[in-house]
Amino acid sequence: MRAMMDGAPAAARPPRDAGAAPLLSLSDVRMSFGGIVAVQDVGFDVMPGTVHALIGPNGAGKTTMLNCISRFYTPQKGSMRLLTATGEHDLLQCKAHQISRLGIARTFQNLELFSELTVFDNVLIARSIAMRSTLTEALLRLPRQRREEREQRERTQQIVDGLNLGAHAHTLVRDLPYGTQKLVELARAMALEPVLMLLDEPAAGMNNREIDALGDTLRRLQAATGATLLLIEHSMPLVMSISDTITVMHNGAFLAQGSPREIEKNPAVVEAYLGGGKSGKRR
Ligand SMILES: Nc1ncnc2c1ncn2[C@@H]1O[C@H](COP(=O)(O)OP(=O)(O)OP(=O)(O)O)[C@@H](O)[C@H]1O
Repeated sequence: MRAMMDGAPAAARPPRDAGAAPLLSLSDVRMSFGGIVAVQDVGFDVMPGTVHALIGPNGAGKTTMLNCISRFYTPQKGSMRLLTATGEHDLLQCKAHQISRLGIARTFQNLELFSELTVFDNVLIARSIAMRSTLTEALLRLPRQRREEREQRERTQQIVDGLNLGAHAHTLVRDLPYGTQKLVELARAMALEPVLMLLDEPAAGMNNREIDALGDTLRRLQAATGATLLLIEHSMPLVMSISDTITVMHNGAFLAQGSPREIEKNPAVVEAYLGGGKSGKRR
């Protein structure tokens, strides 16, 4: 990293946009495992309604950062705040199971789907979290519960169709190609109608044609729902084509932030990728 080699420390975080309030504001987040500091005092803002990529060579700390935001992990230090229509929320005060109620959904590097269920049922189950009927109403199948069930099924169909999964709606997930299963995971996350979607390598395992289609889908979904997307991704063509902002991490630290054009030309970023992440994984 040039800044470090020149003796000047890398900036701890990018300058804040004075004109707008961030949806997600991270400051000085530190997460270590025993002696390994996976995330070293990292901070950046994610602006509402944007596609924001978090990139960096292998071992940079990206997934750990996502796991802190979704509260799988509790960082030893730092602050993480979410500003939504319902107010400002301190994510450190939330448990993992409360995160989805704040409007944060996430997908995983490895698929977390019910492979023995259909595409439609996978999305419907995620959707059921939003159903508000009480257990008594559900058991008695009161009118409100029946109406809600019909609405949830209609909404599920819209989400499935919106991801071009209509033809597979009643196919078991296990019978679908991997790339299509990744879209089902996206559909499950969309079913929560999140304000913030955390996507961990959505293009992993996809071929170039599927990656192109995924880029179009993510952009279309973002525009249609207004949701903010924060994604970790190694496919540079995808990152460069869909991101409004890119944050780069390297060896657990914040390295740079900017538009795709700025990041592409940033010498410290080029060097981090060429000069060696821990495994030099570059796609
Ligand atoms: N649960 C854990 N226990 C111990 N060390 C961990 C744990 N999770 C991550 N690490 C270490 O923290 C560092 C950052 O890992 P992390 O998975 O966050 O990187 P990453 O940027 O997501 O990498 P990749 O692109 O390969 O997924 C690595 O050195 C990793 O070995």
